[in-house]
Amino acid sequence: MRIVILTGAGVSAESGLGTFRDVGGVWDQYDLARVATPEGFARDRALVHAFYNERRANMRAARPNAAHHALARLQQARPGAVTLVTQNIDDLHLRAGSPEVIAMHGALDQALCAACGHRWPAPAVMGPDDPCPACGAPETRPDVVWFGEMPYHMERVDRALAGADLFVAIGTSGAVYPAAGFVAEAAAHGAGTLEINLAPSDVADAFDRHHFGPATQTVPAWVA
Ligand SMILES: CC(C)NC(=O)[C@H](Cc1c[nH]c2ccccc12)NC(=O)[C@H](CCCC/N=C(/NCCC(=O)O)S[C@H]1O[C@H](COP(=O)(O)OP(=O)(O)OC[C@H]2O[C@@H](n3cnc4c(N)ncnc43)[C@H](O)[C@@H]2O)[C@@H](O)[C@H]1O)NC(=O)OCc1ccccc1
Repeated sequence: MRIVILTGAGVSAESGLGTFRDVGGVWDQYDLARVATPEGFARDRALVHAFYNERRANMRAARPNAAHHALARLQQARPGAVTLVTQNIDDLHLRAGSPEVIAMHGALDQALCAACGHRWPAPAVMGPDDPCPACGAPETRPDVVWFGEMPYHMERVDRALAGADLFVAIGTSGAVYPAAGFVAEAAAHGAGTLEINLAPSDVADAFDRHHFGPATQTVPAWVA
């Protein structure tokens, strides 16, 4: 049984990392266009760095929860049969022991030079004039995928979806593409589909089965 799992912010909510669209979520506090687009970065780098510096500090203070640990156990129990794709830019899946995580929207703990493409571990606090350690250009940005940018590893994800027997989405609202389209892509290749979420997502109707409830309860119960 080849399983593809897609996770979103809901899997890290009980680790204290806010989701995006829930009441009081990230997009309630920040204007998406100003902090999570290339245009917003070009207009005000200091604002964008401050936004990601705060999220990086929250990530480092957070710990993986029972949902992250259950998914790591599942991957370890079935080597090579479980592909874990996350929209999250936190490192909680890896810290829970997941052997491999496809971070399609990048990683908070990674820095990227917009001039030469060099990547290096992100310092706790990044600033608009930080020079790239490779080319020296002051073009340092967080290594995350902003709206309007191409997500990472899409070929690998498409290959995994084409070969999946089961597609499972956990803790995601289905509001952002191309991730929200994965369920239809997997179903089109004959995979079974399961949504595990606090409440029905925007694409709930596309799934065969649903388990509703907090991820720290529903995910270990599903893995067991
Ligand atoms: C707003 C939306 C309409 N816009 C888009 O989708 C856009 C444009 C677009 C493209 N195609 C389209 C088609 C139609 C319409 C629009 C588009 N997409 C893009 O720009 C993407 C790039 C999008 C990536 C942007 N970067 C993020 N994150 C990184 C940065 C950062 O984090 O700052 S997106 C960000 O929001 C997304 C949604 O968040 P979720 O994780 O789902 O979180 P949310 O808060 O929304 O929901 C939480 C859920 O958890 C549940 N929950 C809460 N607590 C719990 C709990 N305790 N337990 C269980 N569940 C829980 C809740 O009920 C809820 O359902 C995630 O992907 C997340 O990474 N790039 C692109 O398309 O490039 C070209 C292309 C084209 C074709 C093929 C390839 C490329």
